[in-house]
Amino acid sequence: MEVSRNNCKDYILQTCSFLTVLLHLFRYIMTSEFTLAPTEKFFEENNYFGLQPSNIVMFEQRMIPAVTFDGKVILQGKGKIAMAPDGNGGLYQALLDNKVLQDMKKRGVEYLHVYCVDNILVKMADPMFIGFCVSKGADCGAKVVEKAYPAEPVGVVCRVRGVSQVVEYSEIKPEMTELRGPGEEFVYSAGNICNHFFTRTFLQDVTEKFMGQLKQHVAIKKVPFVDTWGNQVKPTKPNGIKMEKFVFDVFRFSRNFVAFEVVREDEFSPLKNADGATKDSPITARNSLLAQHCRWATSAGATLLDEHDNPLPPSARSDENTVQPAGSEAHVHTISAEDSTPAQFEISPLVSYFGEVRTQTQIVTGGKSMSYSLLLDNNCTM
Ligand SMILES: CC(=O)N[C@H]1[C@@H](OP(=O)(O)OP(=O)(O)OC[C@H]2O[C@@H](n3ccc(=O)[nH]c3=O)[C@H](O)[C@@H]2O)O[C@H](CO)[C@@H](O)[C@@H]1O
Repeated sequence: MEVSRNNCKDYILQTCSFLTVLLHLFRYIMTSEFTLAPTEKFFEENNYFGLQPSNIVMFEQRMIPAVTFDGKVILQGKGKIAMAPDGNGGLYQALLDNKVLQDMKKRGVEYLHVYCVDNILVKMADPMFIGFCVSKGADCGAKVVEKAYPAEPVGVVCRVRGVSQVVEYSEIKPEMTELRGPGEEFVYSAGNICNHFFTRTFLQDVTEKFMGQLKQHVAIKKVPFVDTWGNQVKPTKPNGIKMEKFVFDVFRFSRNFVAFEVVREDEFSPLKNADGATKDSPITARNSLLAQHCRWATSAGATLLDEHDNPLPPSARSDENTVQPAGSEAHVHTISAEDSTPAQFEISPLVSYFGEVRTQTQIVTGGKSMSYSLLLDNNCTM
């Protein structure tokens, strides 16, 4: 396993043309029985976000019954068993069921960036990550961030008896998460952000040879059910078990696995909770994106102004400004709902991929002062 720290400034990238490439990439979206129709509708209503509908393939993963803690089926309604999707590792069965790998082969797709939808900062088809994996001859790769604190609910990428894999946060012993090295850094610090690289041939191998070896994991869930009087009940506490497969459980079959460390503020702000929670909520996700775009603008030379035309302090990255002992809780900054809202400044993904400045945009941002409430779109209007 090779770990590298990604530093974008070390690379020169033709991002203008990459933005055009992005528009033409093929997108495969795994949904479930619950989410296929709404996802299709959302894309249709939004004119496929300017993408070619024929370049988007949506397919369903399988559903499996949820059971009570003592193994009995749960009724979701009269004569209807409660079913749930089979985990994100259901991907491999779904690729087979829906002949997706054949479709990829027909279209000439050789490399895949697979990510989970609940991270607003995901860098789709990141050319650095894909390029790193391809240049290392990897068949399988994972992006990681430094873990923020021992109990953070992220899996850790590590080697177990020499085999690269992810040990999920629900399955690692708390004392293992606390282990520290000589510099006080966490021993198991490579946090999985559900951003994976696969070659198509590796996925072909997985579906042909290894599917039967994928582990089942127990997920404890709140499963809606119908009570003995026929009333629908939405439990407030977990009441059932679901067996799930995990997408990263195929890492162990890789012949050449690589990990690629990235900066949390640039790439990871998960959405796991509803508004009202202190972290990983819609508010924190939105703030992470706005803060990132403020950093991009200020590093391109812009000054952001508040509603009274006073310059806003630069939205610097905490890891650039604060010196904290490695491994301490404050060392890695996560945006919390209590943090002040950054300037309402957003740059359209049609303008910039990761903060690089297109010539036209530079005219707008370079040395200019801009209102704090602004969307910089692909017409570069203010
Ligand atoms: C198994 C897995 O990958 N765990 C990772 C997941 O944990 P976490 O517990 O957050 O995983 P979730 O159950 O939320 O699933 C992650 C993603 O998988 C997708 N999904 C889930 C279940 C399913 O049946 N089908 C499906 O497609 C969801 O859309 C979601 O985007 O994200 C964390 C980072 O945020 C990682 O550190 C964890 O290692």
